Amino acid sequence: MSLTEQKCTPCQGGVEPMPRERAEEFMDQVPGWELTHEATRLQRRFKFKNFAQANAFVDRVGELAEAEDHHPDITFGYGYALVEIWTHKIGGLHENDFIFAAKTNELFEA
Ligand SMILES: C[C@H](O)[C@H](O)[C@H]1CNC2=NC(N)=NC(=O)C2=N1
Repeated sequence: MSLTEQKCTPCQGGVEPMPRERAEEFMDQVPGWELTHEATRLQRRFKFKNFAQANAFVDRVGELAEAEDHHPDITFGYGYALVEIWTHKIGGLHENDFIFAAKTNELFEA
């Protein structure tokens, strides 16, 4: 099943973060994203024509975050939005983060 067909599942903690090797296997399903912070986070910088378009994208990512109950950190400004996602409860990556990244890509492409 593709990542975009799945839903972020509640993570109560108590599971190990995904090892780098497993995270790297997911990377071709989330084009444009990169691993940062020793492969404990995902990030992508999205480019826009202006501030309003970046702002509108951030709003849609926010709605996705509420729908999935999985929330990225976002920094945005004129012509860009930097989206970072990881699973705070485990201090690293979970499959949820890849689901969220894949869905964010879909929003960008829509
Ligand atoms: C119960 C619920 O799943 C948690 O509080 C969620 C909310 N959103 C979250 N978002 C992110 N990015 N990481 C988390 O660990 C997290 N926890």
